[in-house]
Amino acid sequence: MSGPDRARLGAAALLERITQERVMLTEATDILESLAPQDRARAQRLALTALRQLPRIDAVLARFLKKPPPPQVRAVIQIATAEMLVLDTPAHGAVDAAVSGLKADKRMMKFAGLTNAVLRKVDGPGREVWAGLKPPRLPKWLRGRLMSAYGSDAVAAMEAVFASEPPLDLTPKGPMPDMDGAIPLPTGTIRLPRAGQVTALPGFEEGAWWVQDAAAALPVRVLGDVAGKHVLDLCAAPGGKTMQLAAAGARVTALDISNARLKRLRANLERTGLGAGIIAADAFEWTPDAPFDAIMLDAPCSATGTIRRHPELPLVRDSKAVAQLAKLQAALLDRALAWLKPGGDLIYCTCSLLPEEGEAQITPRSGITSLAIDPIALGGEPHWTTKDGHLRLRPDFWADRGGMDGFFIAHLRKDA
Ligand SMILES: C[S@@+](CC[C@H](N)C(=O)[O-])C[C@H]1O[C@@H](n2cnc3c(N)ncnc32)[C@H](O)[C@@H]1O
Repeated sequence: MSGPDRARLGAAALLERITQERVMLTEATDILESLAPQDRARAQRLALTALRQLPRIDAVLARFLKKPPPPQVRAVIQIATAEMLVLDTPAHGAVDAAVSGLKADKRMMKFAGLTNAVLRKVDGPGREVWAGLKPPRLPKWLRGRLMSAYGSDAVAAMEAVFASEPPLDLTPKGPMPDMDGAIPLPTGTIRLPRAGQVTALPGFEEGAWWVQDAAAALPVRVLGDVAGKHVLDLCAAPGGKTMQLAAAGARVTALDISNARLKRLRANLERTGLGAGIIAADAFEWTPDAPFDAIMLDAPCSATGTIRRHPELPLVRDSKAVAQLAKLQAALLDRALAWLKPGGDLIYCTCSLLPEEGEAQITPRSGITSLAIDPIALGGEPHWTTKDGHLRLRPDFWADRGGMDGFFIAHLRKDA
């Protein structure tokens, strides 16, 4: 890729690919491979900013675009609009970059004039249109289910959180290096209000911490003291919970079906200097030699709790996979419970907001007790528990601090 501002052009290319091919950002970032790490981080941030507000951006553009331009041009305009209206970037910088980026591409240069005219209008009357629009709504299939589960006020609060840039959450391995603006949360997470380039933060090279949302860090903490215990991290990659368990002194066996994701787990363990036995296998084709003291089951799910970090998810996914995922979760849970020692603990969790992937999975089973989780002991709030004593974390919890991912967490114990 060539052009005057590689990060901006990279952001537009990324946005175009995600919206045209309906792929998740992680499946599209190879497009940024030729960029320097700093430009890559900026391109991703710009694309994510546009994705979080895309329906609102498109509503503004609809006023000024008589007919749809080619996808590449549209993406350049969407990125510049996000810069001006969301990030408050001075208009001349955003508009000049968009226009000169198109001029540098022979096939697209004829759209430079149109782009300039549209973006000038966005910066003028577009600002009033923008101010009158609410945060984007979730797609109907998801909105309906969340309305039934949590009510309209909660859904509106979640949509407001999904529209804003989330903070960067870090789980410390031990003492944390000094970081500008770092805020320790009562649950143990260190929160940075703005992400930036993760690999450039103090302590990255030394493996002093890893990136993990505040909600995602709680399932391991529910297990309590795991020092010396043999713990199976089933569905382990990319290893956030494996690292927490290993750092807490557990003997960890980390299993996952995906070699690509296990590669990231290995790199994470290497960077942090933590150890775990790694098994690449399908949980349905593998059986352990001996039962475990504890099992962490962070099951594959719709990931609907992570929309503020993955704003492309509502665009890319639909309801079709949910029933299949719920079946898979139930089968994994049954299988994992059989691998526990008497008296052993299992944590079942998913980063889903849908009750069928959370609350509905915890059905009465003979020989298994469901334990009530105390959110206060974890540094949390009383209303984080359900009537059955499970944790139901929502993106709009701690909204004034930047929110958290949606998560469901249950603590089960095999009778001794
Ligand atoms: C929610 S992610 C796990 C995240 C991880 N626990 C962490 O904290 O970093 C779910 C994982 O389940 C894995 N998975 C899906 N089906 C599986 C199966 N049949 N056997 C083993 N792992 C599976 C996926 O490859 C994926 O890495």
